Amino acid sequence: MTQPISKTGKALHIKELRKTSNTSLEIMAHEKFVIPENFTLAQSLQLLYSVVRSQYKNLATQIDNGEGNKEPVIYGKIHKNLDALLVYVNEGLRKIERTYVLKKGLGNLVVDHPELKSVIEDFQILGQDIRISRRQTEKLMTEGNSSSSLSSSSSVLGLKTGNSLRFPKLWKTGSKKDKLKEVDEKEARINKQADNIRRARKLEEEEKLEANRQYEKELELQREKLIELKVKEKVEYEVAQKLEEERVKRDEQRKHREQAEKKRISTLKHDRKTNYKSRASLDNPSLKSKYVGKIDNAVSKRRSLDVSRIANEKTCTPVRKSMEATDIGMAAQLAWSQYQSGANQTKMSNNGLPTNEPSIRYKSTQPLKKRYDYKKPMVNRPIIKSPTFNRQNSKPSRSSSTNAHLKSNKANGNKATGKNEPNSVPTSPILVSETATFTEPRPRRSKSATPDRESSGSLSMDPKKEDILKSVQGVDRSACEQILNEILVTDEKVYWDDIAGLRNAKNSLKEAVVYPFLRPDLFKGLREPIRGMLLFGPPGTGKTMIAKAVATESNSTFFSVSASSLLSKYLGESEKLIRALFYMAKKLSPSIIFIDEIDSMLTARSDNENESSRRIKTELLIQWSSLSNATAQAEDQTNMLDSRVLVLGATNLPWAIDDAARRRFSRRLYIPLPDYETRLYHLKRLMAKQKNNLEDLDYELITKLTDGFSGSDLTSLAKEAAMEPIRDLGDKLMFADFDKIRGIEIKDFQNSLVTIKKSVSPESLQEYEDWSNKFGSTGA
Ligand SMILES: Nc1ncnc2c1ncn2[C@@H]1O[C@H](COP(=O)(O)OP(=O)(O)OP(=O)(O)O)[C@@H](O)[C@H]1O
Repeated sequence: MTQPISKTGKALHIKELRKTSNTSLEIMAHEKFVIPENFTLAQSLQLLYSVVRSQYKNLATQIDNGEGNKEPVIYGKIHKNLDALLVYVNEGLRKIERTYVLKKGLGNLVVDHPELKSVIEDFQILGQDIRISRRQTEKLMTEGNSSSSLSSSSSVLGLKTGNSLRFPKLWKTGSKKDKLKEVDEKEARINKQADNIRRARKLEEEEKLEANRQYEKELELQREKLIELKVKEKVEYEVAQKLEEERVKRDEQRKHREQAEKKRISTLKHDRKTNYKSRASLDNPSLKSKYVGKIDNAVSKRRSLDVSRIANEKTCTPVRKSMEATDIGMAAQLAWSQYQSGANQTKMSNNGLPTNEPSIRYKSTQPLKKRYDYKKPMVNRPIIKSPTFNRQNSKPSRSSSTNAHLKSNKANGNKATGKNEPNSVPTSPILVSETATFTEPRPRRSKSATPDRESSGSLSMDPKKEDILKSVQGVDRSACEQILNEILVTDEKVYWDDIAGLRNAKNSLKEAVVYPFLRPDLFKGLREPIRGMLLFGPPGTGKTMIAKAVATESNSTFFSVSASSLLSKYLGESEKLIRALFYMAKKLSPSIIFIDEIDSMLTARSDNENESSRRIKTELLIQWSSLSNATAQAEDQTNMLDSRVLVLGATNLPWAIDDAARRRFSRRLYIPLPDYETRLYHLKRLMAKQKNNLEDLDYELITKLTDGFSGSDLTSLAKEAAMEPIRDLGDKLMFADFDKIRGIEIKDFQNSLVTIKKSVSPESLQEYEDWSNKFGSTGA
């Protein structure tokens, strides 16, 4: 391979060649194309093309710049240089043909080397450009000279100069001087080819541009789609997030609703309980005013509950389901009061005057709500009445009339309890008649219950009592009179709520006494009320209290007897009294015979027992049995009502009771020591009306410290603690202002715990437990 050679014969590098191309055009005419060493065919062609193209561009610029100048000499030079450029190309191509041994020549190069097609086409286009420029210079020279020397195309081409350049086939055009026409035709053909190439290239470029545009368009579309997708995704994500937030919100709302609903239900339950408690406390003047407001609310709530109960009766709503013994108790009491008011109306016959028949007179109580369809039973009961005793005062109406009315009742009730005002004492829960005349208060019940001769005397003044006594048959009349004086008359009313704990015992008594006495029509046959109930347990646990509560709550005639009141030193007297007791109980039924310390009357019979006590026991058992017989024989309702008598016994020594007596107590309820909750409740009740600085924690501490204490032990402890603030005053006590006495504190209880101890030993407790397991059931 030869190096490009400069004018001086030195080899030139490509850069230099490029430099050369910018130098004088005349130099170009003498130079020859040199193929650099190691150049490939394509590289050599590229090099030649770039050199020629650069030279041509210079010349073309000179033509453009010289236009308008019309200097024929300049155009002649340019024309000459263009010719030299053609010769240079021609020579260069021939050299390449030789160097790379292209036997078929450059014309067929594309066939063997299709990759070189583009370069070949470049040469063809460049050749055409040079030729066009040559013609242009010829034309310009003619215009400038007007000489004929340039008229022939051969002279224009400069071929006349003997410059016999031999072009390869491609460049042959214009190489024959004498065949100008042919040359022109050939040139035209070649030009046509070049035009085709140009068009093809243009087309190709346009296609490429179009393809590019399409490609970019597609790219744009894809980009847009991508953006759209991303936006969609974002929107979907946001929507999902919102949905999730809403779901969480809904969940929270649902939870809140559920909690509110639970709260509402528990409030309703609580209100209902309060309602019942309040109703019960209506009878207690001292508590009445405290609960009046609550009662009204509770009553109205209760009524709304009842409406829902009635509406859902068939589906048995939770209201109905959750009816407890308290509910039934209330219903029973209600029925009783309705029955009583009905009785009153019956007694006020057509002319509005009271009849001569023994009548039942109660203040007509407005029923809270008629919940049971109860038919008034026919009752023919002898009545005892104190003219000064006003039942309206002692037992206020349960109707929700007015608070003022309740308050006035309470005031009256309080007054009535004053010991100095015997005439206004609201005495017995038993029924009274309007015609009774005695002015003395009813004899008060005491545990000793010795007959009050004075009252007995005054009772004898009562014509109704006279009537009762006159109608007495088969029993001793004076014994009956004595028994009448044993009727429980107590101004100390005890209500179920006053008794801490002992739920079972309360419910059992309601079941055994209260409901059967108030709804005898329901308690028949197998449901026949029991005839005997025994309350047993350690002392001071509330047995007597329960009996008192029964007396207060049951509207029954209450006989409270003890061994001492029945046992007489006179022979046969005791038996008479027992017979009279049961006789009167039946006559004034429904009634309860409460025998405290019953073990002393019904100890197990033995051979060495004295005769009189044996006979007393036997009489008692016989009379007791007669109660069941009376019920069994009761053919009509009147008889059945008259047989509603319960013997309620209380004892600390259940094991001492005779077997036969034990059998007659169908229910034997163990009244145990109070548990933690009961003690806490009891303490709080005791402290409720006392000025104190005790907090919940203090109550809990005291309750823990009093494990094993009975109810009465606790009461004693509280009393002792209550004394401490008074003791602190010392001699100042006489002048101390009541309001300035300090409240009871925890230290007072701690001090009293030193002196007040539990009264029941663990060993005796065990005995009760054992006996209860054997014969009883727990009342706690
Ligand atoms: N469960 C209780 N709730 C409230 N107070 C109670 C309770 N148990 C006992 N007490 C208190 O103890 C005192 C004595 O109660 P109560 O006379 O009823 O006991 P008891 O079991 O009958 O005793 P005893 O067997 O010695 O006759 C009551 O006046 C009362 O203050």
